[in-house]
Amino acid sequence: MAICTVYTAQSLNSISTPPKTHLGFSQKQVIFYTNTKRKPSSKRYGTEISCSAEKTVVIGLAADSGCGKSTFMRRLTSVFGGAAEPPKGGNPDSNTLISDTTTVICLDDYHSLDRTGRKEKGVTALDPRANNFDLMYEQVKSIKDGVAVDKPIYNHVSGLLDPPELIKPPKILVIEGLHPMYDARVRDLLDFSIYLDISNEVKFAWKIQRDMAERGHSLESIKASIEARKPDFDAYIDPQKQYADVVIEVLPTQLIPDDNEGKVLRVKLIMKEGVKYFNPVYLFDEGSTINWIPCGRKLTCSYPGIKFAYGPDTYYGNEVSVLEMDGQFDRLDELIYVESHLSNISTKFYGEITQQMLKHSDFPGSSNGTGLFQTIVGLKIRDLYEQIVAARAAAPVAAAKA
Ligand SMILES: Nc1ncnc2c1ncn2[C@@H]1O[C@H](COP(=O)(O)OP(=O)(O)OP(=O)(O)O)[C@@H](O)[C@H]1O
Ligand SMILES: O=C(CO)[C@H](O)[C@H](O)COP(=O)(O)O
Repeated sequence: MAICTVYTAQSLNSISTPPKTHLGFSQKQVIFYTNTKRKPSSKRYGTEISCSAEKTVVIGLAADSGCGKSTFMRRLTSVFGGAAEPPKGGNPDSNTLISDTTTVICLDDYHSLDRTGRKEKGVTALDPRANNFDLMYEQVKSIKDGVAVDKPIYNHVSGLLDPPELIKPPKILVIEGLHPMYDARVRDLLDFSIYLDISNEVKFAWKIQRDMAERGHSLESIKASIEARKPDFDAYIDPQKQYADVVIEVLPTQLIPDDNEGKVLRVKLIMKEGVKYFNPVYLFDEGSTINWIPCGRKLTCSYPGIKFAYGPDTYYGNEVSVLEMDGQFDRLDELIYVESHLSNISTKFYGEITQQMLKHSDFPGSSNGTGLFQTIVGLKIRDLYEQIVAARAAAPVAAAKA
């Protein structure tokens, strides 16, 4: 059974500014009995309302700005096949990406204060007071329940809140941004959560690379913007990693003493134990502690080489398994050698990780642990989704037998 909320008072087309909350509309709840397997939908006052019987699987991806969320999303959607694109015919500045299976929404769209509003109130976008968590919760819940929503858009070009866009329930909804795990109500809606933990040194190097080269910012302004965000980052963003099912931690290398170039990276994949539908990846032998230097006959390594490590640990009081890679690959096709020593990777055929990495060799991080672990997490999410769907399909049968 699905409960669909239908908005009846106002046409979407007549709204020139986004509704502050759903309360701008009059709502009525319609209960659809979905054992008929029909997908009910209706059109009211020019606003398409759709309601699906299938529950959407919701994934949360948290990270600070410029920490590789978009790159990760491109790797994830590629695992499911089909390109992810902004909604057709919609706002050209939409932050949403839609593919056959996934819809990725950016939580910046729930900023309650626009750029001027934040400046006037002296708050950053990371401050919860600049974000509408009630609306975020209501809308993510609606989508999870199979109900389309009119989601606001934060326009990064103008710094304004644009009129909303319709988001229909996909098979997989990814909510990415600063706060997917900040609000307990939103957190509880997540079927799986990921935190990209980029150390300050590395974040700085990436920001300089992008904001100086692509956005014309000066070194001083980049430094100032990182410093200005830091207190709120520490207070509101960083603590979310304790809730994540998987953390990808990116640190400077330990292979080069006192390295300050930030080109060679040490990356950790921290995987929580005991998460439903998720079995952590392991190297050689599950639960053992392993150190492995794969360089030699089957893997070409130039200075400073490559080191893998694997073993159990605790993270914020939780039992975890940690897989670590320090260094970078010279030849991506040789990654198959490393892949063949990893287990629980949820591939559908031998060499799928290597194939994905080769396919996107132009993405940032393809020669190191960031690309490798993002690809692995993408495959684990596909596996999690398939297990959830299979469990739901089996549930009525089990209930009928009981
Ligand atoms: N794994 C990586 N290795 C090296 N550089 C990277 C990596 N991931 C991201 N970067 C750098 O960081 C920049 C930002 O990456 P990306 O756009 O994926 O981040 P984002 O979190 O989506 O950013 P924003 O939220 O600001 O849009 C890239 O242009 C690139 O320079
Ligand atoms: O943290 C951010 C995105 O993750 C941005 O700083 C925030 O959304 C504000 O955007 P803009 O700088 O375009 O006004």
